[in-house]
Amino acid sequence: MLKGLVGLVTGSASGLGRATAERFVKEGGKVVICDLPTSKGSEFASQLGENAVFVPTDVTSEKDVSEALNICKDKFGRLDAAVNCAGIGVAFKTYNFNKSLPHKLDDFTKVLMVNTVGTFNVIRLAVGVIGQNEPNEDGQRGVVVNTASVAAYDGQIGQAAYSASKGAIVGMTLPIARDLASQGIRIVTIAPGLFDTPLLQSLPEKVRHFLAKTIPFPSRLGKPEEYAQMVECCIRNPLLNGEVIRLDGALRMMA
Ligand SMILES: CC(=O)CC(=O)SCCNC(=O)CCNC(=O)[C@H](O)C(C)(C)COP(=O)(O)OP(=O)(O)OC[C@H]1O[C@@H](n2cnc3c(N)ncnc32)[C@H](O)[C@@H]1OP(=O)(O)O
Ligand SMILES: NC(=O)C1=CN([C@@H]2O[C@H](COP(=O)(O)OP(=O)(O)OC[C@H]3O[C@@H](n4cnc5c(N)ncnc54)[C@H](O)[C@@H]3O)[C@@H](O)[C@H]2O)C=CC1
Repeated sequence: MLKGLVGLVTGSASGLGRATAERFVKEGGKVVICDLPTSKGSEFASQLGENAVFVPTDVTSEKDVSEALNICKDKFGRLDAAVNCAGIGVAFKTYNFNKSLPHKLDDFTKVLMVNTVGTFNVIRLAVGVIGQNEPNEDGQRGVVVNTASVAAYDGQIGQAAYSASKGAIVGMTLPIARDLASQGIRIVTIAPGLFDTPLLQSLPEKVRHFLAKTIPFPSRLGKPEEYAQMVECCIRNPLLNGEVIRLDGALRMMA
């Protein structure tokens, strides 16, 4: 149950974030949907009704994220959980020897900006609002949930930028848990395997098909609702903190 809780979910016009926002409302909570102005966030928020609001947000912008947090406070009065789902990927080799072409530095930087810097930007600003909550009987004020990827550990050919961006999210989890402990704010990172979302649908069919077959059990793509269920677990279990949880059916990606 997420009854009475207010969540802010980035990247929630699509895929894993969308399923998470849906779960918030279905389980009795309220949600701020943060996604790019070009996304379908507005339409989606209308479908969810009065317990959801869309704020056009680029997670890399201090101004946008601050505005989303202000709207969250004005409309719902508080923030209990910030969930980082916004993310992008590219697939380029470090050097394409057939074409004598190095990986574009702009592509590397862009992925790091959205996935790593964007995640940290949301965390650093959101915990200022979560920290204003009265602590519960356990001393807890709220929770942050991040989304890394199994590519943080077993990135494939072409995943240098994406894996680096997700490895950084894994790396920041424990120190941030330590930073926030005195305020009773927990942080947990989920490292998903392969989930059936528009992001994965953009992979070459060959890669997607091969990857799905390599998942030991269940040997299928994850459902976005299964990710949302894990977010709820992270929010509800008071002992989960400073940890990265693989959610992947025992997948270990091959080169
Ligand atoms: C989403 C999750 O979180 C979970 C996951 O991680 S799921 C796992 C995802 N796995 C992947 O994404 C695998 C990524 N890797 C790949 O798709 C491929 O290995 C690869 C595309 C990087 C290389 O494939 P390849 O068959 O060796 O081909 P290669 O000749 O090197 O390049 C293929 C294409 O990449 C592009 N490319 C390669 N290097 C490039 C560069 N430096 N700059 C721009 N484009 C480049 C080119 O457009 C090229 O296309 P064309 O052939 O049409 O010109
Ligand atoms: N689908 C999968 O198999 C896996 C996904 N992930 C991660 O899960 C997260 C969600 O991915 P999916 O739902 O699959 O992708 P998706 O592409 O369906 O959704 C991502 C959303 O993020 C938004 N977004 C992109 N850049 C943004 C920015 N600068 N500011 C705000 N929003 C932005 C997009 O508009 C989109 O709505 C990503 O971080 C991804 O790396 C990790 C492992 C596996």
